[in-house]
Amino acid sequence: MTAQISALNGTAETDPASPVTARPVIAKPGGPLRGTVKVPGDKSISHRAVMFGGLAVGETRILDVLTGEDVVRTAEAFRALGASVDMEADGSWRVRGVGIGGLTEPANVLDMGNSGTAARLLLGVLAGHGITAFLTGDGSLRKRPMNRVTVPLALMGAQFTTRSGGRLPLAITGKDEPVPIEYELPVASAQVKSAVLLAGLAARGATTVIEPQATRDHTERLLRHFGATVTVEELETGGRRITVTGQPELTAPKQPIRVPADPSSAGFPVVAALIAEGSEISLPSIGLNETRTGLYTSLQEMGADIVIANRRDEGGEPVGDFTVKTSALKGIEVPPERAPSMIDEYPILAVAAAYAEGKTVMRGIHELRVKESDRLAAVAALLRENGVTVEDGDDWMIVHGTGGSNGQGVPGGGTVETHLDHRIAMSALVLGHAAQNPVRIDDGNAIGTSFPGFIELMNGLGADISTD
Ligand SMILES: O=C(O)C1=C[C@@H](OP(=O)(O)O)[C@@H](O)[C@H](O)C1
Ligand SMILES: C=C(OP(=O)(O)O)C(=O)O
Repeated sequence: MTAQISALNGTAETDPASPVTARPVIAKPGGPLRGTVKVPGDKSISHRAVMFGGLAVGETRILDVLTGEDVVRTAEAFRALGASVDMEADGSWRVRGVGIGGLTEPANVLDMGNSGTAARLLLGVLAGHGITAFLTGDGSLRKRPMNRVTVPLALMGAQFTTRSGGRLPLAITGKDEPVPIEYELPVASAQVKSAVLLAGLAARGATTVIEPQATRDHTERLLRHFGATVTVEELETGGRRITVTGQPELTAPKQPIRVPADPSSAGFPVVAALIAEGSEISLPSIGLNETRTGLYTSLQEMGADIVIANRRDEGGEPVGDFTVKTSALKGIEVPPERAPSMIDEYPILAVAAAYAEGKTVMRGIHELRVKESDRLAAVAALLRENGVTVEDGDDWMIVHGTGGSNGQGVPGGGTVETHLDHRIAMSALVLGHAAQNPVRIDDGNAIGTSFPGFIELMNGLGADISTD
């Protein structure tokens, strides 16, 4: 763990006084992709497994944890707060928790790197501890809004001093016994929902979150797995009302938690195979939680040949094995209510749309503007830079498909600005694999936040991606 973290210190652009050297990467047009690949563990579930392990009594063992930098930041923060997190020789992680309310004041600033999930969920945890902590992040995270969590957590009694606009760095002083609240989310956000529920763990009584649209429910599932009482009521509006009973005894599960492969990360090789002529790839054990699978529903509506077999349950989450073959895609209209189930997948869907016949319309995607970059602007720029026609507005984007795969459709030849955003970086490289000309990205460092080994995995399937 320690070795891994010091290696990561070389890639995080956190300290403006010593910026990390950019690593340009190029994807050259390539042939068919073939083979079977193991996609890294789910980022959302990995963060939560480490955090809940850190809050539980006993030792939690976690298998197939994502070792991307985002999750390492969560692990580092929990160590600084008194839990122990160790990586074993076999790759599994062991977390020894301190019990709810048992975290202790960190001696230094907690650096959450590039990770919105790490920062926002941790603020929820800290709101339930009567200690003071200081949080910061990299150049991307310091631009992202934290007031979406500080507002409800302040209602529960936590105190904050933030930079202007509610941004990091910030100081939080929590409460040993926060006030239980009922909170209706102003935006569909699993991070905000989770922050309030995690603060609610320390409260006396019931804390309720009402979400207008269902968002990823890994917090609810995994908290139950650790012994908490969480009730979920489906609302007629399509939303949910979620209640956690405070001050449970969180207990480390007897069996190890196996983290499914990340359906968001899988999107990159899947789309690459769909658009590169003559491809056929297999991806085992991909997470199929219905709050996460909007990309695959959309791709199948576009005509994608994605077969999902052997559906089963692993560690409280549904998974299945994917087989993907090159497909002639057609443009679709993505229903806005699907957005929460594919919120991180619009960049790679836009790449698929660039190779489809006809236009793909995406609406209700304003949230893309507050991710690691302004993804709506970054995706539009990525495609235009490579000869694809895009229209965009405040919360919508229309991609005019070129209708051609295998070097027929997208001209390519551009250099894409990634803005410290892993998903923009990987989307651009996938676009380049099937384009007429190479596609460059200005910096590939961010890829390691969610998908360590992405370039090697793609090259193992037959791509030609290298440092430029
Ligand atoms: O809760 C989570 O693990 C996440 C929630 C989503 O963010 P929002 O809650 O901001 O939509 C998503 O974009 C992020 O990658 C992971
Ligand atoms: C938005 C993302 O993550 P986070 O909010 O955790 O930085 C993402 O992984 O696409």
